[in-house]
Amino acid sequence: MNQPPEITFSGHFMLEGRELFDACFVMPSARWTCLLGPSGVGKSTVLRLLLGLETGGVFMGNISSSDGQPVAGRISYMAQSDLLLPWLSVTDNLMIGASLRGETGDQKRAVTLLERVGLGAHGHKKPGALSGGMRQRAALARTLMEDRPIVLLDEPFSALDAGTRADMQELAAELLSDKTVLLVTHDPAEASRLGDQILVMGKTGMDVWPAPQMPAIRAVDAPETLDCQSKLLAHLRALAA
Ligand SMILES: Nc1ncnc2c1ncn2[C@@H]1O[C@H](COP(=O)(O)OP(=O)(O)OP(=O)(O)O)[C@@H](O)[C@H]1O
Repeated sequence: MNQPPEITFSGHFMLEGRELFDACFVMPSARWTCLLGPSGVGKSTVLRLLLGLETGGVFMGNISSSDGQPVAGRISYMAQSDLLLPWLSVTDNLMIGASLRGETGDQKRAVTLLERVGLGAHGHKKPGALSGGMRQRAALARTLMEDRPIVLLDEPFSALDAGTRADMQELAAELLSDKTVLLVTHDPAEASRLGDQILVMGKTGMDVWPAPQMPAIRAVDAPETLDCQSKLLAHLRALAA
């Protein structure tokens, strides 16, 4: 596959007549950027701006890619809500992208992905028959189905138990290693494991937080992971105070 683009985001966002954020950052090609910050600071809005979706506010700035091609339109996106279609089976939900494009979906890949997220026995069920964590894994599998160069993930592991969360982080790291990824998370442990770059968004702007020196994905109990996690947590608590 071709090298995915580097994305540059720069500008400020106005909501109801006041500035919500002023942010400038680069998402390096084929790397994971993790974005953290207090609730309501505008993290999901950044994703919606990258996607070219309605935000309810006004953005003044520029979003560009290193290959000069438009950013919106070549993104695979996992929203906070799972957005599974309740009338389709889980397998058909994974195939929805291909179906909407009028393509024959890759059923074999859908089955493999469902197995990888631990839902191999549940593909025939409707989303309503799944638990919250199972639905989130189905949504993750649907996101992984789309072979797009840019991937935006909005708290994709938030509903998972601790063990499954670690498993899914490892699966996503493996399957998205050749994509330009932006992950929004509230979990400093997750950012410390997965982030090649860690960004912290606060009321005064966006800062780069030092990620552990060792390459991602990092062991949960590596001293570098734990050190980054504890310092990042302290920083986030101070920001929210
Ligand atoms: N469609 C919309 N119309 C108007 N205001 C909106 C809209 N979507 C979000 N907002 C507001 O924009 C602000 C930023 O919301 P956003 O969801 O980007 O924050 P966030 O940092 O992702 O929060 P959280 O961590 O709680 O998910 C909030 O004040 C929110 O109420």
